[in-house]
Amino acid sequence: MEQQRQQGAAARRMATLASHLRPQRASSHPQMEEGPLLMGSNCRAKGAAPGFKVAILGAAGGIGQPLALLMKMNPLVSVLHLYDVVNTPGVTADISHMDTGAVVRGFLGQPQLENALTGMDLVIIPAGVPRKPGMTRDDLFNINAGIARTLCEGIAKCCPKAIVNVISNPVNSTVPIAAEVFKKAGTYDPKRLLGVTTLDVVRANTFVGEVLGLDPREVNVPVIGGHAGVTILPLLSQVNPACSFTSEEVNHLTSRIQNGGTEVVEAKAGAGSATLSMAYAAAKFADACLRGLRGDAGIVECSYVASQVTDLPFFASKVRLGRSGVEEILPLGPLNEFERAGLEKAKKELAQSIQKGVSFINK
Ligand SMILES: NC(=O)c1ccc[n+]([C@@H]2O[C@H](COP(=O)([O-])OP(=O)(O)OC[C@H]3O[C@@H](n4cnc5c(N)ncnc54)[C@H](O)[C@@H]3O)[C@@H](O)[C@H]2O)c1
Ligand SMILES: O=C(O)C[C@H](O)C(=O)O
Repeated sequence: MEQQRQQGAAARRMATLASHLRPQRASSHPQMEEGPLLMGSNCRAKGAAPGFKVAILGAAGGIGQPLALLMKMNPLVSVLHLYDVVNTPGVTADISHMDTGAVVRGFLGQPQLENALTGMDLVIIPAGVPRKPGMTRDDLFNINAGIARTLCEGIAKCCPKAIVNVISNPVNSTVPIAAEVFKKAGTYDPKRLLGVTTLDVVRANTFVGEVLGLDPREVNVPVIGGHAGVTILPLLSQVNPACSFTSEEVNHLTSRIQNGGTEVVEAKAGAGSATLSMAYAAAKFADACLRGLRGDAGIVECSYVASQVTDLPFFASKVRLGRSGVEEILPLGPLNEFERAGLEKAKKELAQSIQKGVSFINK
């Protein structure tokens, strides 16, 4: 009798688990309906490892695909949702065969956005069009602002407590757009909204490492301001390990770091902008956010966030990440004359980009 009762309970637990783990069906797409993600009758239910639930919006794109691969490899991720308006069935099937812990589910098109977002701890947004040679990041505003708004409306509705990492350009405006959407929805928590500027730091570490003859993994360059042209301000006076540069080196490094994105756009000659180094940078930043959520101490990254470190409402600087997202915005530290002049230029452009984003939502 007791044995029968226990068997019944075990069967019920198994059925509940299987129904939780069953991937979302995309009724409009046969590959998603019948594809390899559905557990067949000859599959035992697989338990998701303990960890965080992460969604990538724009997962089938140039950044989205390698980022999905890297997040599938992250042991802190138990569930990975891949959302895009095209091609998620193929990307999801492909990534899902990796023998790592995260359970992968694909979501295709606007009708599936809410399912993609429900229950997520971290949402990463690389959705949107990239630059072609001759364009500025601001030239992407007209298309990407609307995409950012739609996706953030979904986040406000389905996972208002999630940490949000915004990659879509122009970041200097898309982050203020996201903030305004969340304010309108009554869900805004400035600690949970972070613009991803890690690629600027990754580039700065690499280029400084080249000049100093150091392994870039041993170099840490704070990059403040924003993520476009002169708003990208590397603090070469605060490089770790401590070092000094000639003024020629400072000019060369500052210019190369500020124009790193354009260097890639021109080399790709119309085929897009940085995708692989960006996926690496986004995965690094997402991992830092997840370690913060887990409660690890001393996690400091540069990010473009709501800030009082200057008189602008948003600014990129070193922030300490924790269980609730941005737990502390660190002071800029002492700037030299060159950096102070750069800061003034950066602030002028940033103020306009921020206002443009705010007005887009409140027009
Ligand atoms: N923050 C940074 O440092 C940084 C670095 C590189 C690129 N970017 C930006 O990231 C964005 C994406 O770049 P990419 O090279 O991956 O472009 P991409 O065109 O290769 O991919 C973008 C993806 O977004 C998808 N998409 C478009 N509209 C969508 C919507 N409404 N919902 C969901 N998905 C949607 C597209 O279908 C596509 O798969 C661009 O805006 C680019 O400028 C930012
Ligand atoms: O330069 C771009 O348009 C993409 C991105 O912002 C980058 O810095 O590589």
